[in-house]
Amino acid sequence: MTEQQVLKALGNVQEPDLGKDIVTLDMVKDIHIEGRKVRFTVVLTTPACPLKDMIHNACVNAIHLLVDKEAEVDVHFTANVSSNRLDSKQLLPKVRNIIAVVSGKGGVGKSTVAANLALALAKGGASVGLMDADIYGPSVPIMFGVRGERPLMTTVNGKNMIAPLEQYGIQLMSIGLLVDEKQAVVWRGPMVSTAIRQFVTDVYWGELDYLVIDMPPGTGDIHLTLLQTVPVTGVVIVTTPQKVALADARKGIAMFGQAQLNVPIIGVVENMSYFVPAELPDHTYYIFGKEGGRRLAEEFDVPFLGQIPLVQGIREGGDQGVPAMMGDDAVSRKAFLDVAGAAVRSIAMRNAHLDAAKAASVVNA
Ligand SMILES: Nc1ncnc2c1ncn2[C@@H]1O[C@H](COP(=O)(O)OP(=O)(O)OP(=O)(O)O)[C@@H](O)[C@H]1O
Repeated sequence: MTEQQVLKALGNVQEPDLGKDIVTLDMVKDIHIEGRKVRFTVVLTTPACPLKDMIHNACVNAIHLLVDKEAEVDVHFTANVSSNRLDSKQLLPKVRNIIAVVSGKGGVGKSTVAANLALALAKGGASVGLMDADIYGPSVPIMFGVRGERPLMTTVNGKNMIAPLEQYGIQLMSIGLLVDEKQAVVWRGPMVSTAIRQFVTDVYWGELDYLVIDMPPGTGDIHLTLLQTVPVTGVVIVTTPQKVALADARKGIAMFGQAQLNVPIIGVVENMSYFVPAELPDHTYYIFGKEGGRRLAEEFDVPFLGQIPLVQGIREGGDQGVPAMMGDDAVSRKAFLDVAGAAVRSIAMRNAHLDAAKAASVVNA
């Protein structure tokens, strides 16, 4: 077996999202061959890649089919999280992707989705931060069981900065950790925008694969200012399948996607999609309507990232400082892991297409 044969075989393994093979995409590294044993590393675009198992099997099959049917194939995975924020030289240059989680309507579970999305990304091995910018109802301190704690100051290159708190393996910052919760509620738009900008400039986020921002509910001026200030990779829209929530989410997509802002839509998450009672596991109730989030995504031709069921434990976990991703309900955990997987695929695809567009503009220049 030679390195050339191995590369030729792996040239048949497709990265389905990016539509090219893993050799062309330069994802195969460090090939070691010893007799009938071959070991190599595949560099993914994210550690939370949901296609890992599929790519693993495709690599093993390709070697068995095209090189040596009895070869011992050892595939390692690492990740080099892609990044394609427009201003990567300015704010937060060491944060590869910024995901703003928004909702049109309040109370649809935006904070719950943001928190569990951040934890699900970290479960996959990514370094993750969660910025609670929901100034009027900061829920991160309660959801993460850190209410009343105060972040420490740190000095970075001679500048005093706020160090995020670490909980469940992710970096956290919330307005609720800095000011009295009752105080922020009376702030007006410009103060909120300034405070959120400070979350970006005065908090030492360090190096992160993903920074998830839990945005204030609604689609108002605060959001406009914020998305013009903070260089986000894109937005995740949370809605329930209910008509009133969908109508507000629709406004949100229209606003974020409008030409002036042109913020990419990573996708739509449908929360509280259905309820399955523990004592009647064969019954599914669509309390807020059925499939509304999926239809909304189709209407705007944006990715649908998945459905989160209505589960009592999700609410209880949030209230008790143990988010569902850290709890023991496998169904809830899987729902959030699937959503995170779909989100990172959507981001990786967007980054790859922007890379291609940039390369094309260099060639055409
Ligand atoms: N899938 C779910 N199953 C059960 N309860 C949920 C689910 N999602 C959210 N909740 C609960 O619904 C309530 C509202 O959720 P959350 O605070 O995340 O919403 P929000 O959209 O961020 O609200 P706000 O607009 O006030 O910021 C919380 O009590 C939360 O625990």
